[in-house]
Amino acid sequence: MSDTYILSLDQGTTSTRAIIFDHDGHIVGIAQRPIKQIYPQPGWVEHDPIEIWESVREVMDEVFISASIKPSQIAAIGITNQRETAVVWDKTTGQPIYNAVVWQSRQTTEVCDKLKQGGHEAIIRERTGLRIDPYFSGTKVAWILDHVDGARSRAEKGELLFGTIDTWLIWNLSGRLVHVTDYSNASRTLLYNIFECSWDKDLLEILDIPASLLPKVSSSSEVYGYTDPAFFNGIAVPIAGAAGDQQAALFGQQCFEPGMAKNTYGTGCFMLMNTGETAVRSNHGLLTTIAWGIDGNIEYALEGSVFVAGSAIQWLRDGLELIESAAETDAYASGLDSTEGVYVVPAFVGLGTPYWDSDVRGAVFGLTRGTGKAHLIRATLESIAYQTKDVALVMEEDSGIPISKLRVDGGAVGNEFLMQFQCDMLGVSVERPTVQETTALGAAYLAGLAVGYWKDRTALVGQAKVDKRFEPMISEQKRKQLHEGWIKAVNAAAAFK
Ligand SMILES: Nc1ncnc2c1ncn2[C@@H]1O[C@H](COP(=O)(O)OP(=O)(O)O)[C@@H](O)[C@H]1O
Ligand SMILES: O=P(O)(O)OC[C@H](O)CO
Repeated sequence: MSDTYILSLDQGTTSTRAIIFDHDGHIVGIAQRPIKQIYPQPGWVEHDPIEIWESVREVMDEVFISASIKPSQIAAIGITNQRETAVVWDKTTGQPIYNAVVWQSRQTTEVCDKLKQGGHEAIIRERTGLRIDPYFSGTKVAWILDHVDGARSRAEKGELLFGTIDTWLIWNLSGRLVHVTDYSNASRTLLYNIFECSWDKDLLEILDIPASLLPKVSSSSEVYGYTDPAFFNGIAVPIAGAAGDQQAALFGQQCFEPGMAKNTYGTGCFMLMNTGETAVRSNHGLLTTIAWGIDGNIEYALEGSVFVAGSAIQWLRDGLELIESAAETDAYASGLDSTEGVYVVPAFVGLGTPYWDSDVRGAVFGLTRGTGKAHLIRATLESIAYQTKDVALVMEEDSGIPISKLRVDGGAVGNEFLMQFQCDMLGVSVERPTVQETTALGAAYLAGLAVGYWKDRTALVGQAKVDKRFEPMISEQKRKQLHEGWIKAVNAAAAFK
């Protein structure tokens, strides 16, 4: 085992990463490429699927140089991906018929309104564990079929394929042979019955999506196929694991037992709690979703989805041009004692859990003549922690399990101010792992387990190491007072429509 490794491909919203892990779960090489964000209209977000695939090719080439190893030393590849983002392509030419419609995009609001008017909310919640919102893939596929000339008839003739990004990548990596997704990604489409574990005929009919478009749904940890030898100097490497990035992070954080939870701070923020073999239904806007399916056993999770987290920091950088890098926000925020009553509600694409309001937009409250750049920066960072607090409150209520400790990961967890403020807001320990690429690690674990690189989950336990544990430093009264201000701000933003 000492000279073999697992390659993980993490295709996220803002970048594509290839990371090589060794048998101890250590990173031995990493390569990263940014992904262009396309905003054709306000509220719409798209990606170029060809650019995504090319970025994967590039990082795969680079990572071997970074790690100084050869493709023949890769025991398996694991795939993890931004979820819900939908691609439809021609199965003969391999060309997408439209851009990838990204999870954040609101362009299917009208399709969703029609579904709601048609009274379909109950059946969708009942069978998918999700809700009617432009976030999920189903309405994006329907939208593409309705907006691209001739797409629907081509779909009916069986000429087109649909996939989330995992599917798109596996299809390309396998030399266009394997059209597959895993349970966790299927559970985000709005088309998959997470209780019966099958594509749902009624939902396909409601959204008018031909079944011929759909990939086969497989285990999150099994050999789906092999890479086209053209990509790795004639070597065919097993593609052996796949999971949506948030579920992969849950696995990478080793949240294997019911009640264990993690929060990932990337473009958005996603808190998932493992609920084991029980699919817990939510009364407060959490999603019931598949964590992973392995060897025929499905494990579920409760999820709170926050649409804007790190992307609010990108707005400070690229929109307002207040900072040059995301990392600078730490010093600005720590240099103040408080925001002096300023609240930023970064509802740029509406609000997810627990509000689920597509129409609300961003707002800033509490400005005075004394408000400066640092106050806005700090209030934006704090908004990430407040949104997470809102999710944690409903998660505890719906699961009946107190969150006694939160494991964190994702691009923004290097921000010490944010982590401490998060901890203060939750009033429980926040644990940041040594390997913060837990999403990629989770995909590597899933792939490695499938090929016997690791024997079973117990072989992974010793690998989870804590880099830093944050402990709460403010009083309950202060916590309550700050959070009440946030709730007022959210309600005021929601009233302004
Ligand atoms: N030090 C930091 N403080 C706050 N936010 C940060 C910091 N570093 C990165 N980010 C934010 O984290 C996000 C990138 O994290 P990543 O996990 O790579 O995201 P994704 O998988 O969604 O592409 C960006 O939105 C960026 O603004
Ligand atoms: O790309 P990320 O890490 O922001 O994750 C996006 C989520 O999977 C969307 O559901």
